[in-house]
Amino acid sequence: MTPKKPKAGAAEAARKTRRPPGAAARSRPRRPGAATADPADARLEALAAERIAIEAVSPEIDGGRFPAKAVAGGHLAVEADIFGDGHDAIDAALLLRPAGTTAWTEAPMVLFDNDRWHGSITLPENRLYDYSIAAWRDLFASWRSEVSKKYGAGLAIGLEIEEGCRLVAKAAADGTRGTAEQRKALKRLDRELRAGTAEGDRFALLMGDDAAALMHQAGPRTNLTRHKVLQVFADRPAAAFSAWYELMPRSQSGDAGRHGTFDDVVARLPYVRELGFDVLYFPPIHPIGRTNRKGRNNSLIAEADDPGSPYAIGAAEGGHDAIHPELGSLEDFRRLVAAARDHGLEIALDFAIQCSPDHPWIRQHPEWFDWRPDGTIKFAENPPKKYEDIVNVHFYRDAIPGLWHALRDVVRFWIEQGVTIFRVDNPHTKPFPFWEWLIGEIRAQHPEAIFLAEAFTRPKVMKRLAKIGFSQSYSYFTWRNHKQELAEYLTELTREDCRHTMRPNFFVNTPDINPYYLQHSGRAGFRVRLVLAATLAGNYGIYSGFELCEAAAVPGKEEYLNSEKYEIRAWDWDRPGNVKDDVRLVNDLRRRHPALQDFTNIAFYNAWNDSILYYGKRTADLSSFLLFAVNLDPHNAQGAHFEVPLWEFGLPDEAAIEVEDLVTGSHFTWHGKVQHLWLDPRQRPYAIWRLIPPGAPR
Ligand SMILES: O=P(O)(O)O[C@H]1O[C@H](CO)[C@@H](O[C@H]2O[C@H](CO)[C@@H](O)[C@H](O)[C@H]2O)[C@H](O)[C@H]1O
Repeated sequence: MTPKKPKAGAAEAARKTRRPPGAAARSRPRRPGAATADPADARLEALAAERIAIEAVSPEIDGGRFPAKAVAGGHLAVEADIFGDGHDAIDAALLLRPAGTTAWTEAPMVLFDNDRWHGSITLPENRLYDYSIAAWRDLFASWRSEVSKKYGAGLAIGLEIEEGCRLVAKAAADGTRGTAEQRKALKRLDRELRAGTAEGDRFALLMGDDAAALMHQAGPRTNLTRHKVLQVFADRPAAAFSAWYELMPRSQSGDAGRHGTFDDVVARLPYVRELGFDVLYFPPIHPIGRTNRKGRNNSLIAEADDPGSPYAIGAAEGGHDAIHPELGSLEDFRRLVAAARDHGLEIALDFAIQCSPDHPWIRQHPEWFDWRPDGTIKFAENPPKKYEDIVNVHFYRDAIPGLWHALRDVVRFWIEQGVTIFRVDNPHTKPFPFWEWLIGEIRAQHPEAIFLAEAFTRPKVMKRLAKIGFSQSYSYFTWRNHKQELAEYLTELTREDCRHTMRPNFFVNTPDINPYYLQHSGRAGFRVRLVLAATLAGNYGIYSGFELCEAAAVPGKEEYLNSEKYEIRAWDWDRPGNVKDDVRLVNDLRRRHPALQDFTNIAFYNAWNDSILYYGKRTADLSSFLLFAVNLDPHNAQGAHFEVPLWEFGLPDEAAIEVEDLVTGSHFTWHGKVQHLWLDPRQRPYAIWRLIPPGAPR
């Protein structure tokens, strides 16, 4: 076959493009993203555009399967490794939008070290948000950096200036980014550059701050790369920072022979508030079953006047949406909720799904329960504990959707009565999909709802419950008493893989847990555990009686003797030897010092004594910086040399720093990094100091 003769003019065209005469003319380069005939070419083009890597994004929970947690009014801080090939300048932005909407708000990300970038953006509302990262090659920034180096080295930069002008011209022509105003200004700049003939004038314009700002705002984003869309749920602040007080409403009459009422609880509100708590939590307030009712001290035989365990929910009087008749009416309950609000307290209720054998649902919906071949229902247990007075529902088979809807409606019902905080009993014995669905359904209408998971179970199960939506989690704190185990546990909870999903609520005791440490520590131990709980975690709680140093136990067990779970008690709320002053102090400090309103900002410092836990909490800007030293040995005085973290303020080891003792109110100065402390449990087993940064007001 004879080769075709090149057309006239083709040789000239080939010369201009340095193409050998006769070689086929290449088709005009296509715009990226323009349709290609061959799908393989389209794939290649797409691949070729991926010049930016966005990796190791944090937070990104299980590859984006679950939303991260944050607080409305606070910030979402995101980090990622972002880099490209070669030396071009890279830029990146953090993107945010309310979930279900399309327009993104942007915040700049900045490089801080080793290709690691950081960005932060405010989460204005209590709701679910989408977030992502965009990154791109910034050709104009690259050009400026390169040309200024050449200029500095005295090299000729005529061609470079022309290249810079072309970048601006392209940006002005593109006109897809920035505001109308910025696009107009970019066109003006382009015109000025075209009009200017003097190299120096054009260079000055290109290197000016205005050009840099305009190109940043309205210039093109080359090789723009987007990370996948992730989600974050911004809770209301109480999800991350709250002090809980738990009491049994029926024990509030002051007379063990009289069942307490909601009005008795109203009378106790000033006491709870004066101690500085913000959440008042009640175990179940519903009618209690009679079948297999438990007697005092968990006995399997109840006397006629035994009130039974409040967790045995449901009787002839009603189930999960009914109120125990001796506590009062629904109207009385609403009055209590309103009165609590007037005292600055929020009521939290228990959401315990189990039913007593007398619960109306068993008759109305037998398909929601697990029947055995002999026609009986299996009793509940949380091995090794046995709960002979309750049965669990069955979540599958014919229970979908009826039971799921009924349980959701129970939560909705209590929300209608003004309650939006729920402590959920034993969530780990119910299916994960159920909780994810229920919490999602409730939050869609009530983003203010807070769910505390009472799941004392395997660590990974606890973490999964947090990931699927529980706002707070009971923790192992109750059993961590030694220096090393406390430090290790806090380190685990604040690690990257946990801090964005699980918010621990450090309860010092519960109606189910009378910790061995407290049984044997005397008053000093109560002060120790209180200070640890209130200062290590954002959320903490006490079960009433703790402030009175109540420790009487069922021998050999972590159970309270004569537990209120099975009988009505009357208490002397001014019992001598109480720790109410310590409770008031820590709750007041928590309110006044922002460093105490987070739990991820903890650092353990050196105090050379294994009985002294020494740690600090601070805000990012160091304006609130507190130090805590706690003698974990409730029986013996302990002393230690310890390090004042002067380095956190950029101070040398021999510097002086002003200190406020937050217990006594005194002010003094520490000279040098190593100091000495002495903590006698008979006087006070803890010290709390505020470091005053140099130059800051006292
Ligand atoms: O199983 P957990 O240790 O997580 O404890 C929680 O759930 C228990 C079952 O609801 C509950 O136990 C109490 O109520 C039971 C039912 O009435 C009763 O049989 C138990 O004796 C009683 O302790 C526990 O209080 C709750 O925190």
